[in-house]
This record gives sequence, C-alpha cells and structure tokens, in this order.
Amino acid sequence: MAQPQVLFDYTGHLPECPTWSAEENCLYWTDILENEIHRYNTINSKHDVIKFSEEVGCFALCETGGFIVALRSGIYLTNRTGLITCKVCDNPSNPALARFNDGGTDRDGRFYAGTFWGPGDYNGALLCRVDIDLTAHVIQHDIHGANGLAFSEDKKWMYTSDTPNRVIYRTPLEENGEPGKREVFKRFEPGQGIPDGAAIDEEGCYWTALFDGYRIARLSPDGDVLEEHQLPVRCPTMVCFGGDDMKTLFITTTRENMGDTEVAERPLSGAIFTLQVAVAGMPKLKFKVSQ
Ligand SMILES: O=C1O[C@H](CS(=O)(=O)O)[C@@H](O)[C@H](O)[C@H]1O
Repeated sequence: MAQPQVLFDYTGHLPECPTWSAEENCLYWTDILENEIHRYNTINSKHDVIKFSEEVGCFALCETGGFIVALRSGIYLTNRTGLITCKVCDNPSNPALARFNDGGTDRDGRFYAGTFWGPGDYNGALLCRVDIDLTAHVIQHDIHGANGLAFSEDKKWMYTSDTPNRVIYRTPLEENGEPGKREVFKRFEPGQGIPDGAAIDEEGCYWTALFDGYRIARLSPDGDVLEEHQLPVRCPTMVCFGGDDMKTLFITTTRENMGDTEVAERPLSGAIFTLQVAVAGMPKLKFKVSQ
C-alpha cells in the first residue's frame, strides 16, 4: 500500500482547503490562522503566499481568475494577488464569535462556506451559499463547526460534517441543486478521531480527514470504512484530489493548539502530505459568476 509522502519542506499553523489547479499544476490552500492563501507549483516547486487582513476560512478559484474567499468579516471576490474587488456579503454568523471555516463549490459552481462557533456553548454556526448572481443564502443551522463539505459525483447528495459533534451528515439535493433535509451519515465514537475536511472520488466514496485520529478514511456511500491510511501526525484537516490523473490525494494537517512537546515529537504536524490512491477523485469546480 502506498505511504503518505511530504509534499515539500513546509509546516503551517492551520492549513485547510487544499485545492488543485490542473491548468497551473498548482496546489492552493489556506492557513486559516495566519490569514494566508498559499500556492505551490508541483512542477517547479515555486511557493507563493498571499496575505489577507483576516482569517481565511476557505476559498474557491474563480472562472474569471482570482478567488472567492471567506474572511472572518464576510465573503469577497479578489484578483489573483488577493486584492479585494467586491464584497459579496457579511458573515451571517456573529463575526466576533464565529469565523468562516470549511467551504468549496458544488457541482454547478456555487460557493458554500460554513462557520465555526467559537464559544462552543451551543450549535451557533451555519452554512451559507453564494449563487452565481452573488446572492447569499443561509442553508443550514444547528452546527458547532462546519466542515467536510463535498458533493457526490451524481449530484444527488451534499455531505457535511460537524467536527466537534463527531458527525458526518448528508443532505439530498433536488435537480436544481437545492438542498433538502440533512440526515446523519455516520457518527464517530470518542477516541476514533473526528471528521474534518473531505473529498469524494469517482466511485462516490467519501474521504474524510480524521482530526485527532492520526489518519484519513475512505467511506463507501453506505458509510462503511473501506480504507484507512495512517499519518505521522495527529490532526489531518482536509483532503483534495489532484495530479495528472486525479489520483494524488493532498492532505493538509495542523499544529493548532499543540504544545512544544507534541510538535517536537511529531515535527511534521502542519505539513502537507500526498498519497497515491487507486480511484481518481472528483475535481473541485471553479466558482462561476454570471455578471
Ligand atoms: O476545522 C477545524 O476543525 C478543528 C477541530 S475541532 O472542530 O475543533 O475539533 C479545529 O481545531 C480547527 O480550528 C478548525 O478549522
């Protein structure tokens, strides 16, 4: 079985939202807590960092170039260098208490972004969506930490997870992509790791980063564990597919809230790993803008 390899000599603070750009042969990702979007060119090893003024929860590449990016205060369009060109909406959570977290595009190029309820006293986070006409809509409530967004290849399901609540949900999608009522897809018992960011492969299997679980798992559409891959770090945060054949799984990890002892014991905490897998993954679509 293939082993995870380190992508390059880098460890971040809270890397998330890995996003493959096929035309550039580049991996993009955020470091949420460092207010950054990173780009790494897998051909010439060039590494660029774009700085923002607030935490970057998640982003998607835009068809028109640049990014749609969920900062703490709201969602924005930017150019390729990160310069804000348009504010799309305010953060519909209380931005003092909830920053944006996981997000991405659906199979029609709309942008979803969820928040993370900082105080943790109740499920105060939400999931919102930006349509191609730049209107924003709150789609789901009753979330502690929005995560695990992925869309099935047949456009029938939206998957999400709520990491602190140790649960993956799935939500049926109507033909026009409108979500119905969410249902529990899989719950995790204490000590198993908790479901963080995710991606879906061509066989409809859901790959989940098991935060605090030292591994990633591939789940069948029925929720059975088909594969598990161990990592030399405790907290993977998210996965995405890329590479020439879409069979490279990129895995972000974190060193957030880790003490010096753990970082010394597991110095790759915060690194990005690659894993060669047998089944190709679904590409992330770019955000479409109708105007
Ligand atoms: O997505 C995230 O999840 C983790 C884990 S947890 O939900 O707090 O258990 C969190 O540390 C991180 O800040 C967040 O981005």
